[in-house]
Amino acid sequence: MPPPPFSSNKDHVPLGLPESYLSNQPPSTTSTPPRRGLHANDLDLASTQSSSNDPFQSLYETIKKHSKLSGEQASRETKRSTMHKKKLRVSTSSSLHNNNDESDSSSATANANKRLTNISHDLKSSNIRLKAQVASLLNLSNLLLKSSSSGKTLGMVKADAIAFSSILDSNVIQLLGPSPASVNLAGGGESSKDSKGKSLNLDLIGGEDNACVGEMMNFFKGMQTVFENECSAKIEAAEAEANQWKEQFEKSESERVMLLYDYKKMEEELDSVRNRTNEEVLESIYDGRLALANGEDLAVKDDAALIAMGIQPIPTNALTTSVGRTHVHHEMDALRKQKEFLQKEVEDARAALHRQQAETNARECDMSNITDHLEDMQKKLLQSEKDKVALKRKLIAANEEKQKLKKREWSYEKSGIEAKELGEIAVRKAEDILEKAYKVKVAKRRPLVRAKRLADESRRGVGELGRHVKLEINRCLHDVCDLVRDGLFALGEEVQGAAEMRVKYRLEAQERRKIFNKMLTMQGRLRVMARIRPLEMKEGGGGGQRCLSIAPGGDTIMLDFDHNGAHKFRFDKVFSHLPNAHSDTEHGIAEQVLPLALSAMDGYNVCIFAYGQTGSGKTHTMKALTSIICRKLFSSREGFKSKVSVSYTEIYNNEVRDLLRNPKDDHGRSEWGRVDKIDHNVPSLDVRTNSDGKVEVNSISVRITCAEEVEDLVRRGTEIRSTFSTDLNKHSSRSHALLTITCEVENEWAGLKYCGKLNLVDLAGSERLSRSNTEGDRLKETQFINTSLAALGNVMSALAKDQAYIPYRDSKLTMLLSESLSGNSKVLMMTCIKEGTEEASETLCSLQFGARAKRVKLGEAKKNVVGKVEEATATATATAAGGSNGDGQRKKGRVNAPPPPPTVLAAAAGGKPPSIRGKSKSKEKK
Ligand SMILES: Nc1ncnc2c1ncn2[C@@H]1O[C@H](COP(=O)(O)OP(=O)(O)OP(=O)(O)O)[C@@H](O)[C@H]1O
Repeated sequence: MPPPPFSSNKDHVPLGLPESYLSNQPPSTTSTPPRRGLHANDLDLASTQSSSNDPFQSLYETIKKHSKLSGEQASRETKRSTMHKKKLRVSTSSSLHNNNDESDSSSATANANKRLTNISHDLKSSNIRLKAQVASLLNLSNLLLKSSSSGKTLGMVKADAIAFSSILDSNVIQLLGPSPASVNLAGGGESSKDSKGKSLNLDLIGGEDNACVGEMMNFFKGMQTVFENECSAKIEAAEAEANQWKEQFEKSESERVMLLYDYKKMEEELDSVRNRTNEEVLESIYDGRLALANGEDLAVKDDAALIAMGIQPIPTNALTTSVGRTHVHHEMDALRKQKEFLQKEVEDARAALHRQQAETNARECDMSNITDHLEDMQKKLLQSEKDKVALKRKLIAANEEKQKLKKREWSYEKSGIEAKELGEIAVRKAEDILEKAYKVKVAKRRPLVRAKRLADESRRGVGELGRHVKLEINRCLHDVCDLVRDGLFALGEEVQGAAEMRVKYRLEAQERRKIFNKMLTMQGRLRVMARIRPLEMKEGGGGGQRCLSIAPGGDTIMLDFDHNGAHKFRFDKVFSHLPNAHSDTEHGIAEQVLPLALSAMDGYNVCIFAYGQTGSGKTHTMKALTSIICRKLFSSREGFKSKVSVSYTEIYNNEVRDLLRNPKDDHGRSEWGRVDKIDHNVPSLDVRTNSDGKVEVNSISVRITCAEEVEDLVRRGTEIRSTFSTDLNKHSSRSHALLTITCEVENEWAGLKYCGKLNLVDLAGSERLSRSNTEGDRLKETQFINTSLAALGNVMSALAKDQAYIPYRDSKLTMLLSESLSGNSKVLMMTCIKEGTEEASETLCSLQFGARAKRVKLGEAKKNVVGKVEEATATATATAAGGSNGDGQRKKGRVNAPPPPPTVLAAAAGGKPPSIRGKSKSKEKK
């Protein structure tokens, strides 16, 4: 138990007041200095601590209990005081009734009552203040409880922070590895350095891949170290702050305990004062009454003090005794001192409360700061958690990148090794080549050196040689000049002789041709030749059967048709690739045909026509022959004045059409454009017989000067010729084509003008209707073709039988060929046949047709003389010819030998032949 705060020794203090009150000194500080801090035994905390481990909770409970006790005690005291007051009032009133000086006594009683009321009022107010103090202490204890719980949270947070730091440490160390890092932290503003003290820059993109990975590792390690340092620094700061606050809390706790102790002591003192005051007041009243009864005089001087204290002094007339006055005086002093003491205590308590309040506020403020700080810490921890996750992600990405880089590195290494190997091979090869090149260089240098030496030598020799050569040249030049002079004389003679020989040759050629024509004319029959077209691939070019063969001698075709022995057909010539046959080349055929064709230049009518089944090569053959004949015709014109004109017609569906017409059709195609569609609207030409009995056609006749012009016209005409694709031939001619070349020649040697006609006829092919599978227009065409060919066959038969009537007029074809077939012409039929077994029957027909034609005797062919050449020209020519023979003497060794006659020379040199009289004269004059 704590020692009593005030002494209750009544011996020293008559009214029972404590000595300190009387000496106006604070009792606690002077007599027994109060202990700072509250001990457990003082507050009976031992028992409380045993029940609860939380000191704050027990403290709170204790304060609560004491404050409750204080409240109860205060109320008890108040009740007691009230009762005491009542008693005093009763006793006072009774005593006053018994007193003679009733009015004085009543006023004293009233004063005493007043004072009591005041004391009671003070007690009430002090009670209220105590209650308020208790409430504030309760608040304080609540705050401390909160502080304690906050302290717990702080501890927890700290523990969590430490745990997190350790997890983070382990993770980061595990992920980053042990390499040191150097990195400039964002916001840190500091750049740490690696072990070598060299500042590194984080550069994950550029540089070598390995360096990047290493830098990454360094970066993460640096992050780890910095984070560790920061965390530990923050934790240490938080710990220090927590310790500080703990110390402060303990300090305030001890202060609070001390205050409680003071408060309790004060309460006790108050109680004792209250008790003593009541007793003493009663005693003083009793004594006062006694003094009054004894008639003691009271000091008047004290009245003013009493009044000043609010106590009504006892009137002098009522209390006259000095004892009474003295007592009252003492009582008043005591009361005054007590009041002062109480006032002082209250002020001290108020100041202490103020201090407490301020400290509590400060603590609250600090606590809120700590709470904020803790929240910040929590936020930072969360942020660091997020950073950790982000770092983890980055680390995973970096690992993936690392893997990729490793793979790439492997591939680079592989390709590097390959490249190295290739490079080594290339280097070896290059070395080989260089070695070879060096050898070659060395080998080549030798002949070069040798050549150089030779060149030097020859350069030296050349000088001498040049001089020799010069002399030799001069000598030679003289010799050459002599030789040339002699040679020129000899050459002149030679030229003269050559010219004479040329003239002789031409005369000889003419004579030969004359004889040939005479022979042909004498023969007077239609010549028939055959040409066998080789098998096409589709017909068995890859193994198809042939039904034809050529007998030795080359003119007889054997057809193995029906296995009843071969059919034999003899012709003038047979052209084929088959053994024994004549050369099937175009020039081989032309060689045989040309003498006949060229007789047109001598004024004969010549007709060459191709007959045969469709697709047997008629057009193919005639095209080639036309080209060769025309070239030869124009080349053999040399030495003759001639005019050549061409007409080109076709007989389509027994109608004659001009193939040299303007081919502009209704499709709007350009001139001479190819027409794939047969134009049925083309007007046919008139075929009529003139007064001489000759058949005439009003076709276009084009004057030409060279073979190329003929070829061009034929090409254009063929383009608009009626052709169509059939089952048997892709480009089957659906008409008979007649190319007529009219040659007007002035034969100056003979002095006559001749007009020969060369008809080149490409007949449409005969075909069986059953095989051609034609219908509509094609069928109609086929019928016309077959009819006209039949008419030709009839004409041939009639001619062969030498009938009186030849049915020329049965068809347009025979009408147009009538002139050629009527006995004044040389006719050649080229029978075109196929050699495949499939075509055997058609081949047989063609061969039979050819055989029939071969029997035709046309009679002697005659020249068509259309006029005479001027005599002068003929004489000149004859003179020239004769002159060459007569005056062939030349002076030997003369250069200026007389030239041969101009006509002869012109003919010999291939120049223009002598012109027709009149015109040629004028030209000669010019
Ligand atoms: N001797 C040959 N050598 C090679 N191919 C040939 C020979 N003769 C003809 N031919 C080819 O055979 C095909 C038919 O020839 P071509 O048109 O000349 O026959 P055709 O007798 O005129 O037929 P049609 O009577 O139907 O007009 C053509 O493609 C031609 O080139």
